[in-house]
Amino acid sequence: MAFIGGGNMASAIIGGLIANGLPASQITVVEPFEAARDALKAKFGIDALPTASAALAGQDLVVWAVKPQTFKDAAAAAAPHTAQALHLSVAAGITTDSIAQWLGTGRIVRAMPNTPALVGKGMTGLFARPEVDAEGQALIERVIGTTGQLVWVDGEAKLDAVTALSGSGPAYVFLFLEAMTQAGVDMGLTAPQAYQLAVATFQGASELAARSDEPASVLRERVTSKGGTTYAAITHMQQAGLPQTFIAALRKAEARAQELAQEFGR
Ligand SMILES: NC(=O)c1ccc[n+]([C@@H]2O[C@H](COP(=O)([O-])OP(=O)(O)OC[C@H]3O[C@@H](n4cnc5c(N)ncnc54)[C@H](O)[C@@H]3O)[C@@H](O)[C@H]2O)c1
Ligand code: PRO
Repeated sequence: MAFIGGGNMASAIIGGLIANGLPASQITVVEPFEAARDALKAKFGIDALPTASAALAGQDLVVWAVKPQTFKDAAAAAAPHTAQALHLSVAAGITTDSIAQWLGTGRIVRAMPNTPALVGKGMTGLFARPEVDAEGQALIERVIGTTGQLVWVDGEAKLDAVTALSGSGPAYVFLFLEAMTQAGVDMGLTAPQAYQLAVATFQGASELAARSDEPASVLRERVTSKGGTTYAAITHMQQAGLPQTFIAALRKAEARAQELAQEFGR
């Protein structure tokens, strides 16, 4: 298989594949930037190519891990060598119609992963065009499955929702971690203590939710004694409109994903 683009997302997927037994020698990477090629060599022992070439011919799967802004140019360089392959794109916002036009094939799966893929805890949304058969979908599941969980969506537009929720989502969690840490420091804890408390709380609460049959609202109510400390905090958040603001923020991310398709998908 081949990767076009050897940055963060490509490294997360390559790391998962190698950890699951795929020899690095079976992975071809096209990466124009020397520093990124050096990093791939140091981390995985992969000698990435600076430009697309005939080395891409004969690959079963080509993973597109370039920025939306550079996809079209990268596609123009690689397309002459990759017509036979199944294609997997992780680029935010770029539609499979655009990709099909640029590559001259409709055998495309679009994915929206997230950065916890770097530690095998990723969450990826997937959409397959009708041209992708069950065997192709199974191959994609094997590849993405090495980075964490996955979910197929039945309409491509839903990937914009996945982008807004789990694709961008780690940044929302990190923002909360920053705020909780600051609050801890303001209340007299050391920064490392406050950060540890915040990270462990997210980890623990997420694990509890994942293992529970009960909805998050019930788990929340169980922490919230009437007239107690949690009640004071949650009431303040609700009165300040935090849930509505949060929901509106995700709609902004969804709208931006739609705009990206317009800006860079032509
Ligand atoms: N980082 C995230 O949280 C995240 C999550 C989901 C999806 N994505 C998507 O993944 C894609 C890659 O993001 P990333 O964070 O890995 O970015 P990145 O900048 O780390 O990696 C992109 C790589 O592509 C290389 N590149 C540039 N031009 C190229 C070309 N013509 N041919 C081949 N390679 C080229 C760059 O040198 C760079 O190393 C983006 O489209 C992004 O929307 C990112
Ligand atoms: N990072 C990319 C962005 O912010 C896509 C989801 C996460 O556009």
